[in-house]
Amino acid sequence: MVKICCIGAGYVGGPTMAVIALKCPSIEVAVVDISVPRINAWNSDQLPIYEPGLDAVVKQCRGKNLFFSTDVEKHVREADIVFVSVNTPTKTRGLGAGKAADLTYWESAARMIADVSKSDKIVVEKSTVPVKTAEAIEKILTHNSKGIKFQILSNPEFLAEGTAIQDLFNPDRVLIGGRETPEGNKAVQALKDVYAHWVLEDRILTTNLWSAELSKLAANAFLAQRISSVNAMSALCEATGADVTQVSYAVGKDTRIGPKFLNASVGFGGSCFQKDILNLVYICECNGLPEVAEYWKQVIKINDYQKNRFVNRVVSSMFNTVSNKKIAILGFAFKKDTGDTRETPAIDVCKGLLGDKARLSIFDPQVTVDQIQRDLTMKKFDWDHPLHLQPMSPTTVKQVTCVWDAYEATKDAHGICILTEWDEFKNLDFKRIYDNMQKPAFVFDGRNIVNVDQLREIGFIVYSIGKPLDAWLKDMPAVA
Ligand SMILES: NC(=O)c1ccc[n+]([C@@H]2O[C@H](COP(=O)([O-])OP(=O)(O)OC[C@H]3O[C@@H](n4cnc5c(N)ncnc54)[C@H](O)[C@@H]3O)[C@@H](O)[C@H]2O)c1
Ligand SMILES: O=c1ccn([C@@H]2O[C@H](COP(=O)(O)OP(=O)(O)O[C@H]3O[C@H](CO)[C@@H](O)[C@H](O)[C@H]3O)[C@@H](O)[C@H]2O)c(=O)[nH]1
Repeated sequence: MVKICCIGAGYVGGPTMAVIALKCPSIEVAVVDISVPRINAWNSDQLPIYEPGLDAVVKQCRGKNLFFSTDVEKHVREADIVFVSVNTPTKTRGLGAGKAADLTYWESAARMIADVSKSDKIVVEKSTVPVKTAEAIEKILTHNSKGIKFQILSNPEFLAEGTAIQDLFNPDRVLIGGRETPEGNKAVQALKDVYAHWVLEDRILTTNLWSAELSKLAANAFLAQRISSVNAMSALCEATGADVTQVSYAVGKDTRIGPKFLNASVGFGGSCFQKDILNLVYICECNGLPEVAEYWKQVIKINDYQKNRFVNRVVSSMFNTVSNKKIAILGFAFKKDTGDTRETPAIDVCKGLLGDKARLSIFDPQVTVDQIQRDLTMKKFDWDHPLHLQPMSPTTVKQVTCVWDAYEATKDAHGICILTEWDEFKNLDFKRIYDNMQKPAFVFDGRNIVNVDQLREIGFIVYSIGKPLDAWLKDMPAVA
C-alpha cells in the first residue's frame, strides 16, 4: 500500500489530503502538524476550517485511510511520498523583509525529513514557494541523507477557499514539475498515478521544476491583476457615471478576456495574492528586473488604493467625520463561504474607520470575536505563522463590538459597510434595518450585492463600488 504523509494540516494540507484519501482508497494518507489544537480539531466533529463539503469528505475517510496526527516523525519515516504544505509567510525582518518568502518552516520540515528517513522518498512542494526553492531543498535533503535518495517535485495547489472541495474534485489542471532525469520522470509518474485516480489525463500537466514553481506565482499574479484592473476602472466609473458591472460584463464578453474574476470590490484579500505578488516582486528585483518588479507592484498599490478610497468615501459622506458614530460592519472574512480572515480587506477598512474614531459593530456568520480582535491588533504578516507562534492579543480594541446578528449590528448605527458578499446579506430586511438606524442612514456596499434602487427607495444614501453616485455623494471628495 502506498503511504502518503502531508506535513501541515492547514487550509491546503487538510482538504487536499482528505480528497486524495477519498479518491484513492488504496492509499493511506496521514496529515501531520506541530499544532496540537489543530490536529485535535481535525480529529473532532468541529473541523478547524470551515469549507463547504469538507465535513462529509473527512467523515467518509477518517480512521479508514485518512489519519491526523502530531507524530510527525513516525509518519514521515513510513511514507513513500511526503507532501510539504507548511506556512511560507512574508519575511518581516532581515534581507528581503516585507517581500521575500520566509522559508523557515519549509527548511525545518526538510531537515526533519532528512533526519528521520530510513528509505527513499518523493518530497512534494505543495506550499507556494519562490522559484528555485527545490534546489535549496534538494541541497538540505542530500546533505543529510545518509545515502537515502530523495526526488523533489513541485506540485503547487490552485484551490480557492470556499470552493476548495469542488476545485479539488474537478481541477482545471494539476501541475507537476520534476527533474528531467530518469529518476525525476519516475517520481513524476508516481505522483501522476495518484491524481489519475480521478483527474483526466489531459488535465495533469508536467513541466520542469522551475516552470511549476513559477506558474503558481504567475497564476496568482494574473488573477489579482484582473481584480486590480477592474477596481481601477471602478474609480473611473464613479467619476464618469459609467457602471462598473456593465463595463466588466461588456469587457468579459470578449472570449479572449472571459467573464470570470472581474467583480469590482473593496479590494482582494486572502492569504495568497498579496504574499505571492510580493514574493514575485522580490524575485524580479533579485534577478535584475526592476521594471518587471514595478509592474507587478502596481497590482498591490491599486488594491491598497481601493481600500483607502472606500474608507474615504465613508468618512467624507458622513460629514467628514465618523468620530463616535456607530458603523455596522457586515462581513469580516476575505470572501464568502470561509471563516478565513487572512489579509481580509475588512482589517484595513476597520482600522481606517477606527483611525477616525468610529465605533464598530461587526457581524460575520463564520468569524469569531477572538479572531476579529486578534486581526485588528496583530502586526502585518504575523498572521501567517503557525498558530502557537502567533502573538496572543493582549489588548482588545474597545471601540469594537462583535455581535451574532446583522439586525443587532445595524441597530442605532449611522452607517453600514458591507465587506463580505455572504448570501444572507442579500436577503436582509432593509426596511426594518432602516427604521432602526440613525438618520440619514448610509449603506456602503463594498461587494455590490445590494439592490441600490430598492435601498434608495427605502431612504438610504447608498454608495456601491463603481456605480453611478448617489446625489448626496456627488460633490464630495473621492480621492484616496
Ligand atoms: N490557503 C490557500 O487557499 C492556499 C492555496 C494554495 C496554496 N497555498 C499555499 O499553501 C501553503 C500552506 O497554506 P495554508 O493556507 O494551508 O497554511 P496554514 O497556515 O493553514 O497551514 C500550515 C500548517 O503548517 C503547520 N506547520 C508549519 N511548520 C510545520 C512543521 N515544521 N511541521 C509540521 N507542521 C508545520 C502549521 O502549524 C499549520 O497548521 C502556503 O505556502 C500557501 O501559500 C494556500
Ligand atoms: O472578481 C473577483 C474575484 C475575487 N475577488 C476577491 O479576491 C480575493 C481572493 O479570492 P479567490 O481567489 O476566490 O480566493 P483564494 O482562496 O484567495 O484563492 C486564490 O489564491 C489561492 C492561493 O494561492 C489560489 O490557489 C487560488 O487559485 C486563487 O484563486 C477575495 O478577497 C475575493 O473577494 C474580487 O474582489 N473580485
